[in-house]
Amino acid sequence: MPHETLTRESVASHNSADDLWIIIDHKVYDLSDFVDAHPGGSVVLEQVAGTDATTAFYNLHRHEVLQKFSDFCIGVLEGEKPEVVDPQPGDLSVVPYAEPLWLRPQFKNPYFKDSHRRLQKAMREFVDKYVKPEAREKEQDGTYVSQELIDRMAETNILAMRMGPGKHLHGRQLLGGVVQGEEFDYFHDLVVSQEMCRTGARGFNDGNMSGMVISLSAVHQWLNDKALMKQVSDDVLSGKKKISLAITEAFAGSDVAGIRTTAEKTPDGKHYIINGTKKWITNGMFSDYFVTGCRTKKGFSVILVPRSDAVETKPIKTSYSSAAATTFIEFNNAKVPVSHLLGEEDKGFTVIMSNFNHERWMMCCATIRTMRTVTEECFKWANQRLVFGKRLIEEPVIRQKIAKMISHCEADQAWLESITYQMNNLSYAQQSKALGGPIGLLKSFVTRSAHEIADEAVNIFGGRGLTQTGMGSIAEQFHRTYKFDAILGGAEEVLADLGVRQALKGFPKAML
Ligand code: HEM
Repeated sequence: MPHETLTRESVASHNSADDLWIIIDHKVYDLSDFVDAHPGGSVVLEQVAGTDATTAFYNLHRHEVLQKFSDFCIGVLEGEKPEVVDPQPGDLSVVPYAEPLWLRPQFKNPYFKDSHRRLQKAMREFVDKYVKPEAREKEQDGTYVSQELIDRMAETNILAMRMGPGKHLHGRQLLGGVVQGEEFDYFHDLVVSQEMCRTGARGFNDGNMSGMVISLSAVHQWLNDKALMKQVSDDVLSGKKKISLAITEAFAGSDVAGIRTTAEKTPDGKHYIINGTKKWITNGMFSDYFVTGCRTKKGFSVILVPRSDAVETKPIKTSYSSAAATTFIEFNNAKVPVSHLLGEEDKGFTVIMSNFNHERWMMCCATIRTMRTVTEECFKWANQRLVFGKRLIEEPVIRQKIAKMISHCEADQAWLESITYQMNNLSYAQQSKALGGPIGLLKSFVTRSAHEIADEAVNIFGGRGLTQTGMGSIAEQFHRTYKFDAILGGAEEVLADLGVRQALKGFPKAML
């Protein structure tokens, strides 16, 4: 932190490679010991030694670089005050359109109440303090979410909240009591999803227990052995055990009917013997349980398979970080008691389908929020980047691009909130019947928006949009990874088709 009051004259005399001070935003930085370590080289620093380098700095660096190297700051200038906004953990962004409408102070919203706002604030602080730093690190080195972070999410009941509203939240203190488990609704769920994904680390986000989110819900609802259900739920929500959903195979992705993993009953009828492979299983590398789709005698069934010597897991390299723990699994005569069956034998489609609405809706929450972060990055960059002697935003073509990006974010968020309202007010049975189509259409539209936004973002950032570190890193990552949202949880075209096919079921018989 600044501890001296200095003058521009005194700074000017520190202008050599050995004794190098610069001014950034009315503060003085002593870079003498950093010159040789500077990733942009020593020459550029020597060129600005002793001067005000604010414009040069912000033309090339994210503000967080300055926060990271704040120890170099030795003082402030006499009679001057810093002007650049210095965001702190938990802060809302002040950049226009960087927050959804309900979080902007000048607007009203019919859906969000005080408890949603309290939860949003607490979640943002938690994510900024504990999730973001780890996420950025793991995204780079490809290692898995730490047990320390999992324990923290378990203690605060974030793990339990991520499963959405339900009995599993009753009686729990959520993030120190900002919301009661009994009042937790789908708008709280939306808040948790949209805050969790603000890490700028797409692979890590999936690595951070997303396997649990899409599989434990099926265990809660469908595992017939209630004592086993409670034990698995307690173990997972307390962070002791990990779980993932193992449906897709090399043989079958969205076409669940084509899967080849088999579950055959032993002659005494007490066990299933499971054989086959699974591909693209998120979190599989560190999972203790696999909610596994299998072919049984007359159809498709879902069975909870614990890790054992008969279950082998290998990492799959994908275009996002290995931190997601994307896995190839082989079941080689894995023996599981029949009490591990979810729902009825041969009627596993009901189990899987009932899970899909929430999973797809959650993916929409995260994609829309990430699109907004990318739009914010572009808006900030266009506003500060100088080209041909003026700011990028002064070019009408750039403003057109930003307008398009903002419009996608606002439209998609409004549609999402409207669907969330339906989820809050329809019974589970009504939701299953009526919302599959609309959520499918929403997800397929959202990932088309993501496609547009990724495309524009890279063009706005230019070479930086192709570079994994520095100013354009968020845009680069989004462009590299947005397709995960278009494929995972149901491919874009399949979901669009589902939306229309479901609508056709309600089509009037009369010719119109
Ligand atoms: C407190 C002062 C500074 C710190 C802590 C700092 C730190 C960094 C860091 C960490 C990077 C790597 C890129 C990134 O991750 O964003 C970088 C790149 C760079 N820096 Fe600095 N820097 C400082 C001041 C300056 C100044 C004043 C200039 C120019 C006059 C400059 C020119 C550059 C250049 C040209 C690059 C390469 C940018 C690119 O590849 O796009 N730096 N700096």
